[in-house]
Amino acid sequence: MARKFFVGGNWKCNGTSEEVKKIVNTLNEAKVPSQDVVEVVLSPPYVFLPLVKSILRPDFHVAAQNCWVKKGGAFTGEVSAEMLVNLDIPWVILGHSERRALLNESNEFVGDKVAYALAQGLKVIACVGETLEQREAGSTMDVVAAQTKAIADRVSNWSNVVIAYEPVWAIGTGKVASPAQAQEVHDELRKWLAKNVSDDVAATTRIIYGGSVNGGNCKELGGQADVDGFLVGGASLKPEFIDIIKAAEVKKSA
Ligand SMILES: O=C[C@H](O)COP(=O)(O)O
Repeated sequence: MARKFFVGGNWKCNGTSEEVKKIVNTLNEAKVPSQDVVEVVLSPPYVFLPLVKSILRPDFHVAAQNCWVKKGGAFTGEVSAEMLVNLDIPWVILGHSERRALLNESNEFVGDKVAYALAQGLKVIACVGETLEQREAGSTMDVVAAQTKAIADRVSNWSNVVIAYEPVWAIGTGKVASPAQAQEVHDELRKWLAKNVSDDVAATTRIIYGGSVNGGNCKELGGQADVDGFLVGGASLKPEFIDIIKAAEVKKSA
């Protein structure tokens, strides 16, 4: 089964309601490949999710940038998976490196979150990736495998999981991984899934790349055999996000 190209736009903690409307209007007017070719998911900050969902074209979908690890209750400041389901928000990003680093989210905590969100019926973009120090120490695959194992230990059905490989050193830095560097880790990660989960999960799970993706580098990155799309930060706030969505065509013609 072919893996449908996936393009996520992670707006992080950016935007005003006016800016959000402007970005959505630009995307709504864009001519992009059909939903049969590319799945597009936008992830605005929580407070803008209902607004974005209400004005966004129907072939694009929305994601939250996080959710709580278990059922809601006395957890001030958190938003539960149940609330996202209640508002018909289909996707959630979990384990982003900014949360792992700044909010001390451990592999196990992220694994628990992924399992809980999936059990509530959400689809999950699960982020993994190494720091520069870890890459230079030659431990990229150990780090990525440990992050993925914490998910695999808790999840049996992978059909609603997309893995985002995001080398921390490439996020927001303009230092994009080379297509060969991205392909190498995606290939290793797919082999890890084959060995530790199943051949079927390895063959069908989308592994997308994130880290300084832009309109100029997206085609070459997207052309790599095991790169099934992108999780885009900065460039998802700009009109060039449309070019990144169109990079899905490289797979169609491959
Ligand atoms: O979730 C997205 C990633 O953190 C990539 O961000 P960036 O495209 O701004 O480097």
